[in-house]
Amino acid sequence: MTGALSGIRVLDVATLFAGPLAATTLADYGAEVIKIEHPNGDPVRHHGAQRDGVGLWWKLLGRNKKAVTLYLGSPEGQEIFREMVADADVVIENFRPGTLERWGLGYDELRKINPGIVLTRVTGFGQVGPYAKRPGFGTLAEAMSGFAAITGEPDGPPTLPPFGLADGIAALATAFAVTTALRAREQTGEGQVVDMAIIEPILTLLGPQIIAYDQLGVLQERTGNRSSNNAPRNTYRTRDGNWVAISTSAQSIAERVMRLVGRPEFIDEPWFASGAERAQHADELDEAVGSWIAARDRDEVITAFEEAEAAIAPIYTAADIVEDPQFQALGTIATLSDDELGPVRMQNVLFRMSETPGSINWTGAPVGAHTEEVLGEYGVTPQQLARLREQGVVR
Ligand SMILES: CC(C)(COP(=O)(O)OP(=O)(O)OC[C@H]1O[C@@H](n2cnc3c(N)ncnc32)[C@H](O)[C@@H]1OP(=O)(O)O)[C@@H](O)C(=O)NCCC(=O)NCCSC(=O)C(=O)O
Repeated sequence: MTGALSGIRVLDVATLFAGPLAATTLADYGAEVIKIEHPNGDPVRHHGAQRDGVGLWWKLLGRNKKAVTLYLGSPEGQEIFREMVADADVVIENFRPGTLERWGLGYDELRKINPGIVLTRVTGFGQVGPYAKRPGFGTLAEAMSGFAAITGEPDGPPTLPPFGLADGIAALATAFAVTTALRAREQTGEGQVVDMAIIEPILTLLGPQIIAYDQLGVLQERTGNRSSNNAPRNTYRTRDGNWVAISTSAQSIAERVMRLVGRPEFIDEPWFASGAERAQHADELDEAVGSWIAARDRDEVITAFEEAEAAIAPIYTAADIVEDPQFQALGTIATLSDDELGPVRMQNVLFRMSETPGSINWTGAPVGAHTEEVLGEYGVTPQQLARLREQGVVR
């Protein structure tokens, strides 16, 4: 492995999305990630689209990871796990609080084996508090963080995102938490526990809502695709049936948009001078911009906005993304070779580093593909492995 995190060994014993995606991100930048699954495999392997019985999401989430099975509910599995912890740097887990402890694998046990271990605990609600033991999903975090309350049409229900938004945000935050804890370890020589509650990172991204409530007593309301901070800001349909999105958070951009759509008189209105006041005139502004866009095809609209230096984006699907020249220039989509599927395209590493770039060395491997290799490194002989297989401890 090469990359900024090479030499860091991570045991990813988490399931589904939030914990595992954090580990994927670390693996993309060179960490050695050993994915430890229940012998039945991580349920994520059966989530979403499958091709010929092969889970496609796993190809992405499992990339760069060594796929090992180990049943931690058994004394044999716990013993092997302890040996793995001895020379690991990081454990990422997402069991409910108390589960690792039930297996004799809580932090007090692990630090005795390896004082430098960073035990990263991803849960719905955190390690303490009245909800700590509840099972958690990103959906619940989208509900409790305030996201759903402000998402949707004003006269419609609170709205959930159709993908794992809170999980994804928590995953990226977890990757940052791990690297922060590793930096701390350089200073102190000690590991620590990282307590990541999925309800929190999404709240961090929800902006000034808490301070606005604290200081002004105001609660943000649902505004559909509009914003209470600027207008025009919405999605608009083009003549050829495509959609575009516009935002005018900067005053300069708002003025350029109105000149472009042939309505410069709006700029002279006293209320046009602030985004919040423009938002109160969203009906008029949306009508002006929407009718101009509706009379033109998408490409013409985008080109005109580009020439006017006004901000716009087409509303894309995956089919558009893979063809787009900007994403192509950035290398956002990687084409990889997968043993089960042949060539596959997926999102590339998260960001570009000039000197220590990340890389995708392999895509998600079948359940237990690296069990023999990895457990062999910990002294498990082929005979012992056969016995563990019979006992259902590995697969
Ligand atoms: C995902 C959960 C709701 C699942 O809850 P439970 O089924 O009650 O499991 P527990 O946490 O108590 O963990 C014990 C179970 O872990 C499973 N398990 C998994 N891997 C192993 C290995 N390697 N060995 C042994 N057991 C394992 C096994 O089925 C255990 O059940 P037994 O055999 O019975 O002991 C919970 O783990 C949780 O709240 N996690 C934190 C939040 C989180 O990460 N949620 C998922 C994000 S995805 C998401 O948000 C979304 O899909 O939407």
